[in-house]
This record gives sequence, structure tokens and C-alpha cells, in this order.
Amino acid sequence: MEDRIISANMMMEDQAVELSLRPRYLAEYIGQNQVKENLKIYIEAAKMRKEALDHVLLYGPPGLGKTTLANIIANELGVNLRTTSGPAIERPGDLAALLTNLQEGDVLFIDEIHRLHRTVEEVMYPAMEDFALDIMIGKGPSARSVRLDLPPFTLIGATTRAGLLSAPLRDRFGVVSRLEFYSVDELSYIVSRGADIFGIEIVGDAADEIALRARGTPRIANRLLKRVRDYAQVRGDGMITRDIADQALQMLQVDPRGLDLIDYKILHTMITSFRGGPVGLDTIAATIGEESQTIEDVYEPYLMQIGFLQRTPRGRMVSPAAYQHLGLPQPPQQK
Ligand SMILES: Nc1ncnc2c1ncn2[C@@H]1O[C@H](COP(=O)(O)OP(=O)(O)OP(=O)(O)O)[C@@H](O)[C@H]1O
Ligand SMILES: [Mg+2]
Repeated sequence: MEDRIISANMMMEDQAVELSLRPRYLAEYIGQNQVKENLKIYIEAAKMRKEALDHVLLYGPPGLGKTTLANIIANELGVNLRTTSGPAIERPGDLAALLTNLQEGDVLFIDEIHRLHRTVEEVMYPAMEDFALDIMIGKGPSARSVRLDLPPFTLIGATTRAGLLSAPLRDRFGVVSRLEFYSVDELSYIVSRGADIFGIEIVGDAADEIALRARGTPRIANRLLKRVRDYAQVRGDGMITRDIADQALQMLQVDPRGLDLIDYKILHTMITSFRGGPVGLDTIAATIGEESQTIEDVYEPYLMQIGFLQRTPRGRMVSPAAYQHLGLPQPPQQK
């Protein structure tokens, strides 16, 4: 499933494209207006006081711009950014090495922060709160703890699953921002901007067509644009017209709402085998041969966002809008 064209997860082919398309300043970062407004004020205030920005937790589905935003924050603050990830920090000593190498005001960006090891997390608490490290020296009865001061810094944590963060860690972030799926207009703008950077011409309608299928996700919008560009070069004269975009997207088997074969499989299975639900996530997963985790993180958020799937206490249900989209009759109301 990881090579499906509309996976929100990062794929090898995205790397170069993402680097060239990644906005560098808040003004270039499209959408997420509430988050941007807040950050703008906090950044300005921190700069005026010449203090480190409060620790920031960014959460939301993959591909919505968490890493991008972390880079932008460091840029706007005019400080260095160090990037690592939760599982990469194996021991408390690794964290100590990272923290003692920071300069005053720097940003430490920890991706997948929900996967931080427990022992590392405990060292993180005083680091975040007091800018201090408590280091144990010696072993056994003669062991003692020494406190080491750190330069004030900003921790930016990113996660797709804020629910998996422990409460003590979560509470130590002064700013907690949830990134939302993007509107079609915003994505269309992102597509046009991307085309501009690539130096290709695209008509507005074509950008909208791509945006509609991008599942609210800039990463997918950029990837679709890249594929459509290839198609336009080979089959057309390079310009992306509405027709070219339609043909290319059809070839990629992405439907007009951005659903692909696996989404169809989920919805069809729920409808044909479980009368549209309610049915438990694990049952769906077992029936179609995917992991529940994958369905929950990757497929379900978008299907819920567009109102095709509902979460109820008794399990997942297919909504009337989904029946309509699939052109299937809705079963009579269940008791
Ligand atoms: N607000 C935005 N405006 C314009 N482009 C954006 C925006 N957000 C993201 N992008 C584009 O989408 C790409 C993916 O974003 P990014 O890598 O920041 O997502 P992420 O939330 O960190 O994903 P993951 O959860 O997989 O780490 C970026 O490289 C950038 O090109
Ligand atoms: Mg990221």
C-alpha cells in the first residue's frame, strides 16, 4: 500500500520535490490560518523579549506540513534548527549530547515525538521546564545527581497521534497546534505555486482538478502535480490543461474525490459484508488484509473528513454520502 499514489506518507520520490517546493517563511505557508496567526504573535513576542520561543507541539495527519512549519519557525526566529526523531534518541546520553550542543534560542525539532523512549522522556522534563539536565554520576550507594544548565531552547515536537503522548510530556508544551486538512481552494493555490516553481503552465481548472483529488493534503497535491506534469510533457505540449489533468488523473486511478482502490475496498467491504456497519476497526482490517493501525492513521481520517465514514461507539459506519458517491442504494435503517 505504501506505493499508492495518494498515500499521505512520505515516499522516496517525494524527497527532491518536497525540498524544492517547501515554503521557507510563514507568508509562503498556505492555509492553517489560525495556527499561523498564533505563531506569528508568539514568534514576534519571543524576538522582542530576546527569549526562546515556548515549546511547540504540532500534530495532525501525515503530509499536512508539520516538518515544514518547524523549519519555518526556526527561520522566522533566525535561529538554528536541529532535527531528530523520537526513536533515534536511544539513550538519555543521546539527548544530553543534542541539548548541550544547542546555542541560545535554537530549535530542537523532534519528529515522531510519541515514540520517545520512556527513559529519554524523563530527562526531557527538566530540560523543557528549567533548561536543566539532571545527570547521575556513579553507581550504587555513592551515586549522586548533578544538575547541568542548558541554554534556553525551543523544543518543537511533531506527531500524527497526539493521543499517544504521555500527559506530563504534553503538558510541558506551551503551544499546542493541530494542523487541519486543507480546503480545495488552498490546495489549488499550492498546486499553482508548485507549477510556478517547476516553470510549467497550468490553467486554473486543472489546478482545481488536482486539488480535489489531493485528500486535503499538500504532499499528495505536489505528488499528483508531478505525475500530471510528466503526462503533459509526454502526451501534450507541456502545458497542463483541464483535459490533460483529467486524463492523467484517470490513468492514476484516483477518483474525483481522491479515493483509490483501497478506499473502495474498505467501503465496499463494509457495505457488502457488514451492511454498512457499525463494524469494528479490527474486523474491517482483518477482512481486507490491512493493519488496523494503517487504516486508522492513513485511510480513515480523510474518509471521515469528507463525511464518508462515521465513528460510533459500536464501530465504524458508512454514511449516506458514501453510498451516493459509490452509486449504491442505502439499506433500510437498522435497529
Ligand atoms: N502550508 C503549506 N503550503 C505550501 N506547501 C505545503 C504546506 N504544507 C506542506 N506543504 C508541502 O507539503 C510537503 C509535505 O509537508 P511536510 O513534510 O511538512 O508534512 P508533515 O506534516 O511533516 O508530514 P509527516 O507527518 O509525514 O512528517 C512539504 O514539503 C511542502 O512542499
Ligand atoms: Mg514531517
